[in-house]
Amino acid sequence: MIDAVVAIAGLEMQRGVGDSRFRMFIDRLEIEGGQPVLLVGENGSGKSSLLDVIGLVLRPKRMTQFVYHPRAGGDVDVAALFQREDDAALTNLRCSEIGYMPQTGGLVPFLSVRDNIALPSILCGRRDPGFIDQLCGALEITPMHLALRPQDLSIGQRQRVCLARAFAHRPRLLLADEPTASLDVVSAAVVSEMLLEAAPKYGITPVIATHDPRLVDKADLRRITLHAKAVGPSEVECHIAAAA
Ligand SMILES: Nc1ncnc2c1ncn2[C@@H]1O[C@H](COP(=O)(O)OP(=O)(O)OP(=O)(O)O)[C@@H](O)[C@H]1O
Repeated sequence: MIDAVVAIAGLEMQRGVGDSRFRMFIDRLEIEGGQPVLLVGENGSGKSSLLDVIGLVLRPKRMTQFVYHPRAGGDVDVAALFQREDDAALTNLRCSEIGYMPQTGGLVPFLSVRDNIALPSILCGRRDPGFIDQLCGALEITPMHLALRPQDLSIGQRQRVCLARAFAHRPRLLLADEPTASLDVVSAAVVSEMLLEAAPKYGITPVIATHDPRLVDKADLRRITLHAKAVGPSEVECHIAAAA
């Protein structure tokens, strides 16, 4: 039996308005716990959009099934939460089960790097300074970096801070959007390894949107390949048939 973290069926989402639209249709998608998943596909094929759907950032237009299975047990009917616009429950689920490393930005400019990393774990009541120290050591985020504001770091340093923040509350699912895009070769190797070891080491299942050959070329990883096609002068669609 598949130990699914999230199961989606019959979902449609849309970005853009009027004539200029991107639409994604998910027939069936299950993310199995403990197995890293790669999202691959050309620019604009919908990888970030799919992460936003799984990460409860984008509200789908319709869905027949959208269920989360939290680590503590029980099912959370996300479709029902969206239907009754239960933002508090959606926020709780996002905070406790999901770590999100966006492609750009996302750090709070008026908090120190240390407080940025700690914030999600404080919000969901899983404060663990020892674990944060361990993450910072692995990602070479130094005590000097921790005292600075995000805007005082380089883009690559910020990207490592975003990854530490996404890990710090030990979410069940870690969504990483181009996690190695701004990193030098050594840092990219460290980050890739951390993500691939997240499941066996910490019980965190990573879903990674990437073009990085270091990850894409790994034959043994589960991958979902996205294809987008134009269906009108300014309308693009992506269909995900059955990915489990
Ligand atoms: N905020 C937005 N509003 C409207 N349309 C958007 C928005 N973000 C992305 N899109 C559109 O959605 C489509 C999918 O974009 P998305 O960023 O999900 O693709 P991607 O595969 O992650 O691309 P890349 O590899 O370049 O990061 C594109 O056609 C894009 O123009």
